[in-house]
Amino acid sequence: MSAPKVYTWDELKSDEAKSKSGILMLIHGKVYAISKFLDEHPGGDEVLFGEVGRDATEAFEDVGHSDEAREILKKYYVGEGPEGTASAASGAKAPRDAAGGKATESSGGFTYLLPLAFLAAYFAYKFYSQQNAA
Ligand code: HEM
Repeated sequence: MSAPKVYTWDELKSDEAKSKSGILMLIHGKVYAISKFLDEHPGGDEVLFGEVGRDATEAFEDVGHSDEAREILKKYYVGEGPEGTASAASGAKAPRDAAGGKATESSGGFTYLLPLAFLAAYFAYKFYSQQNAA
């Protein structure tokens, strides 16, 4: 098995990549030659041409493509994207999600604990005042 071709940005932005017969798409750090798929795309060929020469990962994910769409993609795989695009694509969302997740978790945890703390304090007070009364 030979190593996959690694595409450069120049190749992805070339006139060839923008042409109907040579259109290239960069998604999740991988390059797909999708000329044969242009006419079949349920979302139309215009949106596909609009993503040539840039990282189409976000556009592709924003649509919420089905597993079937991802399966179709595999058929058109021709090589790897420019260095860094695979991690950049996944890394772009990860830090934001991680920070967002943490923020809601900590503030959510705090607001959840506060009434519980009051409740515990109330029962502790009740328990001790009852003991004193007896
Ligand atoms: C070569 C990569 C792509 C493949 C294989 C693909 C495949 C598909 C498939 C199979 C569907 C039908 C619904 C589904 O199964 O999810 C679909 C719908 C759609 N796609 Fe893509 N797609 C690709 C790239 C893109 C990109 C880059 C965009 C946006 C810039 C896009 C925009 C859309 C839209 C808007 C629909 C919804 C069409 C409708 O329901 O009216 N697609 N695509």
